[in-house]
Amino acid sequence: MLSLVLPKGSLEKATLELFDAADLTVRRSSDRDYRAQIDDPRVARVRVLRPQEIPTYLEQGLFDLGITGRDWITETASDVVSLGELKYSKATSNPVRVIMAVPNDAPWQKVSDLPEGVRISTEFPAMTARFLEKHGVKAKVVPSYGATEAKVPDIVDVIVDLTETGSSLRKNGLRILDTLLTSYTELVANREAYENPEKRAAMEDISLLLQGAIRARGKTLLKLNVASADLQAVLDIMPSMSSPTVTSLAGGDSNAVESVVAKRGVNTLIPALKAAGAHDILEIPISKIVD
Ligand SMILES: Nc1ncnc2c1ncn2[C@@H]1O[C@H](COP(=O)(O)OP(=O)(O)OP(=O)(O)O)[C@@H](O)[C@H]1O
Ligand SMILES: O=P(O)(O)OC[C@H]1O[C@H](OP(=O)(O)OP(=O)(O)O)[C@H](O)[C@@H]1O
Ligand SMILES: [Mg+2]
Repeated sequence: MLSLVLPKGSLEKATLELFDAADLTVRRSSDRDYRAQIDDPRVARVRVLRPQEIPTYLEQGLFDLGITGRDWITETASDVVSLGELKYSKATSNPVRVIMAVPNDAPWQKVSDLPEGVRISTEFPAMTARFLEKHGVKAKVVPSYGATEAKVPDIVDVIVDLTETGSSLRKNGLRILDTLLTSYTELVANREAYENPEKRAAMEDISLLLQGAIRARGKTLLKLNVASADLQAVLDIMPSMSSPTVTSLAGGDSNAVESVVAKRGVNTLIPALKAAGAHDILEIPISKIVD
């Protein structure tokens, strides 16, 4: 029923992994196959395209639903409906930032220090122009098609580029002067399609599955049994999302406890639970958490 557009490039691998975890596996014959399928009655067709173009195609109604970065929605000033942030980037679950950077030894400390005619390279010319205007800086903005960090200090003086882990900035001897935007990956829809009740319901279902899969990341389910005498000691060290479920076991002075906990720390938690009196401890992977 829905036509879907997914990003090729930086977000491609992480997006396909997320759809897999959400039980919406994207089927393609190869990574050069830009027309894909999802075995789900709510999804009629899937296309894989550059994230820069996705907001415009969604605004024009060429697709109903898509995934792209907030950076490209802002840059293209597209009129689309956001169904929410999906907290993943190329390498981490952190957002990326669109930043203005200069060489470490440049004399400028803030944007308004930049002199008239300063040369700026960026893949985000519209966002950069708006930002410079706000700060009253008259610059020469040169469009970049990538490898932007490599252009300072000889080709340009300043860059406006994305940073996620900061490693590209460090490797190129650059420091951040200011942040233009913090950008998450987002699930976005065509406005008209979103107003259609059936399509909207299908979009909300897909959103729920994707968010459920993201929420489950790094979480695991622990189940254990414990004698009533040791119950409090176990509960004292058992972390949980709300509070652990405690059920008394039939025919004895014993209890079953279960709790969703962070995967990180489970290696010290399980022995500690055992030492506090827990037994029959199970660790069970979780694929989705839906509120
Ligand atoms: N570490 C990252 N670097 C760049 N873009 C990222 C990163 N993490 C997430 N993104 C998002 O991915 C989108 C950019 O994807 P794009 O296809 O341009 O990737 P790319 O790596 O820049 O491609 P190319 O290698 O051809 O330049 C943007 O919306 C951006 O916010
Ligand atoms: O902070 P980091 O984790 O280092 O990530 C940010 C870098 O990744 C992107 O480059 P990309 O791979 O898109 O190459 P490009 O500059 O040629 O587009 C972006 O333009 C930065 O250069
Ligand atoms: Mg790039």
